[in-house]
Amino acid sequence: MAECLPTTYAVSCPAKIILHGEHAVVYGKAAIGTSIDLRTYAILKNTRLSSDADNVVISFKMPQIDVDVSWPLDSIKSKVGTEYPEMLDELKTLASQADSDSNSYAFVGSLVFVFLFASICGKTDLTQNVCVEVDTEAPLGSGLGSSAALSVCVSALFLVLANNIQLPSVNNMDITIAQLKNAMSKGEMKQGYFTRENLGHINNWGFAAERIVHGNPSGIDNALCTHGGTMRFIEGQFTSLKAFSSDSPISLVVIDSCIPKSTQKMIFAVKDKQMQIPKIFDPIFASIDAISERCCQEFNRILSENSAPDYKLLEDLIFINHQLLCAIGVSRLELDNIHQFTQRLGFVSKVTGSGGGGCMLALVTPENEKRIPILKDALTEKGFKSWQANLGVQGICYHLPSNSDT
Ligand SMILES: Nc1ncnc2c1ncn2[C@@H]1O[C@H](COP(=O)(O)OP(=O)(O)OP(=O)(O)O)[C@@H](O)[C@H]1O
Ligand SMILES: C[C@@](O)(CCO)CC(=O)[O-]
Repeated sequence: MAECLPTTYAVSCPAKIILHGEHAVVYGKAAIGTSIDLRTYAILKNTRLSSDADNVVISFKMPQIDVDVSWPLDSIKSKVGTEYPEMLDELKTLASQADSDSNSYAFVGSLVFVFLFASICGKTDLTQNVCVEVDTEAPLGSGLGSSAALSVCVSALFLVLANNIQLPSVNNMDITIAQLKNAMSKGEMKQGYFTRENLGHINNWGFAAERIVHGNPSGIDNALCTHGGTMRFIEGQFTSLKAFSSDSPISLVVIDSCIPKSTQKMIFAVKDKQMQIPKIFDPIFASIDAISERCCQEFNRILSENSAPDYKLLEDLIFINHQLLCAIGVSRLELDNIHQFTQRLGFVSKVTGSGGGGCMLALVTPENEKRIPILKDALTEKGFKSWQANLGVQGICYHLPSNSDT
């Protein structure tokens, strides 16, 4: 068997946090979200030249949850061309090789992987084995978009593999994700950026995969992981808000309740109730929409007038939004306790993302800023994790050795 130098592509994208508009955005209302500096890394390696194209193997690794699974190329390619619902059933059979429990992260992640491979690379002639490894700094299943980050990174890599996107290829960069991050910290790697058009392709495939995982998502999570920054998102369209930069006056503490939740179940639970009592739910969504729009207006005002935020207003919006999220049933006792607890320490907080568990956000103001260490210690004592996130960070990018001439 002829060996060849491994060709490696490495990409990373940020996690996201929704400030206002979660759930309502699924019903065509406005939401505001921003990217945060917890990155998901994905590396694709073409490992060896196969003299026999029938034996090409496609592998997927998510070491954080002990997933290391391989499929013969043909077993995935044979599903290509099958009509949509049947194709998905067949891909589920392949994903069950990672874990037979269809609710597990291993199964869902592998389903995303084989779906994207079959859809994007299904007609590509491949003579080399392909191995993709994914690793994330974001807590899994916590409302910070780990599933969208996985979908977006893997979409980008497969678009490159299928030659739909051309990136400088790096031969013999036989690097693991840990080595990549280490090299980045030493300044030995540089970043490259996708064109606007390619970001559009990546986002579209990321959304297609998110639809498989979450049923009826709005697309805000994949848009934030792809494009980064801060955005107002409505009905699949986004506008960038220049709200957060390194010297931004807006800062948040992210609180992870460490309570697992399922985005898909939360979206379905809200849908059920909305269908039962639309006259009650729809006005709540309209109020959340008004909160998002008022927040956008304030962010735009801060920028245009170059003035300080109206923190009282921002706190009121967060407070009211949390109550509305309680009303639609996506909070829970533990999250309400966090809401009240942070309030006693002078921080207004709300559920972020799909709720039912996962993360909350608390606004930092000039008044409470000095008490952040006290807040964090108190939250740690109660068994919660918390940190001050960098907001509005770069979307998906690719990584190359600094000394490469590309
Ligand atoms: N490095 C990784 N290791 C394991 N699983 C990962 C990794 N990156 C992403 N995932 C995927 O993250 C998913 C968790 O998704 P889930 O929708 O429950 O939460 P979330 O995306 O963090 O929350 P939300 O959708 O509310 O923002 C799993 O399906 C899992 O496959
Ligand atoms: C709950 C939700 O609004 C946000 C999840 O991060 C779902 C979605 O918009 O797809």
